Amino acid sequence: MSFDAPGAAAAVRDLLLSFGADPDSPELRDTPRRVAEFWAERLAGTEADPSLELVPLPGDLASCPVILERVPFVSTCEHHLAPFEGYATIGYLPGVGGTVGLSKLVKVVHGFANRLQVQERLTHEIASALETRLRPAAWGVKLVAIHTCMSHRGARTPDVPVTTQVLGGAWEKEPPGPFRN
Ligand SMILES: Nc1nc2c(ncn2[C@@H]2O[C@H](COP(=O)(O)OP(=O)(O)OP(=O)(O)O)[C@@H](O)[C@H]2O)c(=O)[nH]1
Ligand SMILES: [Zn+2]
Repeated sequence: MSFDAPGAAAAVRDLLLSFGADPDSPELRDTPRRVAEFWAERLAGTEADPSLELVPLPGDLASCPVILERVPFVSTCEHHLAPFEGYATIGYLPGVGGTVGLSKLVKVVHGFANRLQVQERLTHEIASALETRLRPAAWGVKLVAIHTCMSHRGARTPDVPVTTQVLGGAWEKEPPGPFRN
């Protein structure tokens, strides 16, 4: 299944009607198109394979652990279609698969975040991409996020950060500092 922009716009039009709003009013006329474009962007990682970003850099790079902290991300809770957003810590100790450019790690986080998600699956998908593409000696992914489905409705708990973490290889038993906090 691929993203159907006209179908999404038609569905938003129906949604507005179900709200008792007039989708043909000057104020709302462009809203179905805008919302369809919004979701196209937010779900762009659904059909893509974000792990393909992880192509090793050529050459003999001096190898050491690499950890990026406070990488911002926004994703979408599949239960309520509500955003959850926060920060990722992502790192690895290079192994047989070599070293990647730093920006590729950020793109992997964003790629998997651009799907309908739960935070646990998002964490595992990012970790699996590191594991399978880089065959690292160690790897780790930690996400800390606020879920608007809990802050804006329902439980109405605005300040509850949710932490999820997956560690692999040598870091499973001995995680480095950023994965211990
Ligand atoms: N484990 C997990 N749960 C999530 C995530 N995002 C949202 N949820 C939860 O998914 C659950 C869906 O529960 P339901 O009882 O089916 O839906 P609901 O009646 O709208 O639930 P409330 O939010 O409790 O009002 C809620 O408890 C959400 O807090 C996530 O990333 N991981
Ligand atoms: Zn939710």
